[in-house]
Parts: sequence; structure tokens; C-alpha cells
Amino acid sequence: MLAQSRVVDEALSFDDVVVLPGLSPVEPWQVDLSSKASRRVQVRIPLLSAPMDTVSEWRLAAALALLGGVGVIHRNMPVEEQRRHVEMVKKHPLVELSSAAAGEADECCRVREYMRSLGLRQLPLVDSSGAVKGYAEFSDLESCGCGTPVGKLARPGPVFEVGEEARALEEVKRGRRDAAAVTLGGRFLGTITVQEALAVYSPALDEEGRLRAAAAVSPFDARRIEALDGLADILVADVAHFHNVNVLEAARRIVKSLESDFVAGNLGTREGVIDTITRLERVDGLRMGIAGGSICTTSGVAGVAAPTLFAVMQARGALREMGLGLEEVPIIADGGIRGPGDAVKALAAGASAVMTGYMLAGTDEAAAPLLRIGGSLYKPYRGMASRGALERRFAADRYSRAAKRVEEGIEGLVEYRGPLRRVVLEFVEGVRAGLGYAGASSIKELWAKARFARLTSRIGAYTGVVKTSV
Ligand SMILES: NC(=O)c1ccc[n+]([C@@H]2O[C@H](COP(=O)([O-])OP(=O)(O)OC[C@H]3O[C@@H](n4cnc5c(N)ncnc54)[C@H](O)[C@@H]3O)[C@@H](O)[C@H]2O)c1
Repeated sequence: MLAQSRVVDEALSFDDVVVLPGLSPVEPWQVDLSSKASRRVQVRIPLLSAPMDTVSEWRLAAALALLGGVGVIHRNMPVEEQRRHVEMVKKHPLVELSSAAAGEADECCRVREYMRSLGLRQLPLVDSSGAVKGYAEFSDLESCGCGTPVGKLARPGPVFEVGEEARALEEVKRGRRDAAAVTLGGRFLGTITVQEALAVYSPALDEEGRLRAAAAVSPFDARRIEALDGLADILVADVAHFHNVNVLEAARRIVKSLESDFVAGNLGTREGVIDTITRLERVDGLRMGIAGGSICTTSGVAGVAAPTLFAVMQARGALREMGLGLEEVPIIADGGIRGPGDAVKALAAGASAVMTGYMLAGTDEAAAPLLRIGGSLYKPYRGMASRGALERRFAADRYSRAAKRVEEGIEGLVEYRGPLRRVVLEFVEGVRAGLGYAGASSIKELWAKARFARLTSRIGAYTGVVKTSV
């Protein structure tokens, strides 16, 4: 009887519920996915990368912001390095660049092959210092003999500095060139190609027209917070248990003077949210979910968890009790998002955006190296409380201190998934389809309309049919 009375709630996770279909006012492609990552930070798509050292460094953060989301740079590195990563995103060109270009000493057949694969008539050539030497013309390479240094055939052409992408795009779009080189301080950054010029971009931009970037911090790390404040759009608290009086007190001391938005987390319960908002002068967002991640072992090690869907529902209830709107303190659903279906459930429950490491870890842009094992390609992926990640933290940051003597994460591999763009487009189309089924033309409408039903058994894709399509 006592045990029974101590069960205070039912912690639903993604597999326990479905969102019910509803009368749809729009077609899926018309669904607007713009949202907020925090009180003042708008995003075009409701997707944030988790601050994990196998996932979120500047390359991924820049690529994600170009597609409309926000990357949260991890804190497993010295303060100055994390600041540089945020700066790299802020200085990044506003178009996606093909990072490869022919070197001056390369042989013509390799360059020709590369140009053929991209369908290019021209390609910038760079020297070993990263300076652009000119452009190779495909027509010249067709007749050259193999072994000819391509640099010899280079013709001059315009070079665009970061900030001049609009002009470079215009050149390429109007067909004056097939490719344009973009440099940063004279050093080659990448090439804008015809494909890139024609693609539709909706980057997430700050007030000055630079890409959005967020950074993970510990509320105890005043030096890191000071170094990143005002540069990163959002400072995202990165502790496993924000609902700790010491963490709350440390956060209380720092939030007052912050220029950047501050997202508190991780939190899992209504009480955690109420205590956080009551004690802190400013909370610009809530990072909800404890122990839901695919690499997280907290629930096994400690017996404690707040599944992400449940945690979002708890936050929504707490905000309602406090008379706060979902747009005033946006909720970020963090942990265990396996794909767009889980994201739709999190959004329907009241989240403004989802945060994921797992979905992005296998992409080209993720921070970990690509590995070939037995003919298949993988990328390492690990929890931030795994042994390897903690060792790196303590080596890189002498101010870091261990609060626990136990690991709460594993180190593993995920399958290689190609460019981030592919994964994000799949995500966006899935979420759009979900909102379409639910009868919502925007996330705000989904909050108002969505209805959940409990599942009594598993549905779909469970017939024993073997998939042959790829
Ligand atoms: N989202 C999750 O479910 C989850 C779970 C475990 C770890 N992590 C991640 O792993 C990394 C390390 O996390 P961390 O918070 O253990 O590291 P940390 O050493 O940075 O801890 C920060 C502070 O959080 C508080 N805290 C953490 N765990 C606590 C507990 N069990 N009981 C009471 N207070 C506690 C303590 O005040 C501690 O000093 C972070 O990046 C974190 O986000 C995430």
C-alpha cells in the first residue's frame, strides 16, 4: 500500500503514445516549421544539435544553421577553443560551400573527374597556403595530358570574401560562372557551385545577419560563461541535474547580467521547472529530459529518469500553472529522439524544438572521424558522461570537477549517414507530414490541436516483411 501510494505519476515515453490524425487545413509541404530555440532566438526548423563531443563542433553547427536549425557547441574543450568554434560559425558564409577544390600540383585527370562529378565547367584552384590561384576550365582539361599540373592551365577569375556571398551567388546564378571561390582573410574556404546557388536556403540568422550559434556551459564555470556571453546566441546549461540547489544558486548568480539567452537544463519534472523559474531572475528556455538518450545509462546506473516526452509534458503543465506561455519560455525536448516521428510527439506535447545527438552523429559534418570497419562506414558516438568523454573533459578543462564517481554513458558507433543536409531534409519532411496528419499548419497550431492516444500494442512495420528498397 505504501509502495503504491509513492507512485506519483506515469512517465510516458515516445513509444507509449501516438498523435491522432485530425482535419488538415494544409498540404504537408505548406506546413510552417519556424519556431523558437529560446525566448529571443527564432529558428526556421525546430532542430538543435546536442552539445556532444562526437557531434557538435563548428562544422556541424554552421551546416545546421544554414539549414535553419541551431548547433550547440559542446564544452569538452578549453574555453578559448570553444569560443573559436562559435566564432567560426558566426564568420561562416551564408551559403553551403563545397569544401573540396583542386590543388595547383594535382594531376589534371583527378581534377577533371571531380568537375565531371559536380557537372562543373570551372573550378577554383588553390595553392598550399590556401590562396586562390585561378580557375581550371573543364574544356582545357579535356585535351590536356595526364600529369600536367592543373595550375598551369588556371585562368584568373573573381574571388569572393566572406560577406560577399550574395554577389558570388548572383554571378553563378546568372550563368557567368559555374563556380565561385569564397575566402576568409585570403584563405580559401570553399566553392559555391551551380547546385548550391539554385538550392533554397533558409538559414537561421541573428540580427546582424550572421548564422545562429549556441554554446554549452556549466553554471559553475563563470570564466567560460563570460567568454561566450554575447557571442553565442544562447548559453545552454549542460548539467545532468539542474534541479540541484547548488546548480540553481550558481545559475542564479550568473543569469542576471547575461547578454545571450540562457536555457536551463536538464530538468525532468514540474517541480524542477517551477523551482528554476522561481529562483532565477531569467530563464529563456528549458532543456527537458533526463536519461532518455540512446547512449545514456543513467536510468540503469542510478534508477532515475524523466523520459523526454513526460518531461516536456511536465514543463508545459508547470508553465501553465505559472501563467507563462510556451513562447515565453520555449521547451527543448532533449534525449531519445530517434527520428521525425518522435520529434512530432515532442512538439505536440508542447516542445518548441527538439535536441538530438544520435540523429546527427553519423553525418559528414559531425565532429567524430569516419571509420571503415569490415567494409562498412561508421562514426563514433558517445555519451558526455561516458568514460572517454569525461577523461577528455578533465584533461581539457582544469576547472572541471567530478561530482560523481560513476559513468553514466556508453561509447559506441553509429552508421555513416552522409551529408547533414540529407538527414535534415528527411527530418523536415517527416515532421511536416506529422503536422499534416495532425491537422496543424504550424507548431503553434499543433500545440493547440494535438491529441494523444495511449497505445495498447505496437503498430506498423511489424509484419516480418523484409525491406528491399533503400
Ligand atoms: N540529459 C541527461 O539525461 C544526462 C544524464 C547524465 C549526463 N548527462 C551529460 O553528461 C555530462 C556530465 O553531466 P554531469 O551533470 O554529471 O556533470 P557535471 O560534473 O558537470 O555535474 C554538474 C553538477 O550537476 C549536479 N549533479 C549532477 N548529477 C547529480 C546527481 N546525480 N545528484 C545531484 N546533483 C547532481 C552537481 O551539482 C554537479 O556538480 C553533461 O554534459 C550532461 O549534460 C546528461
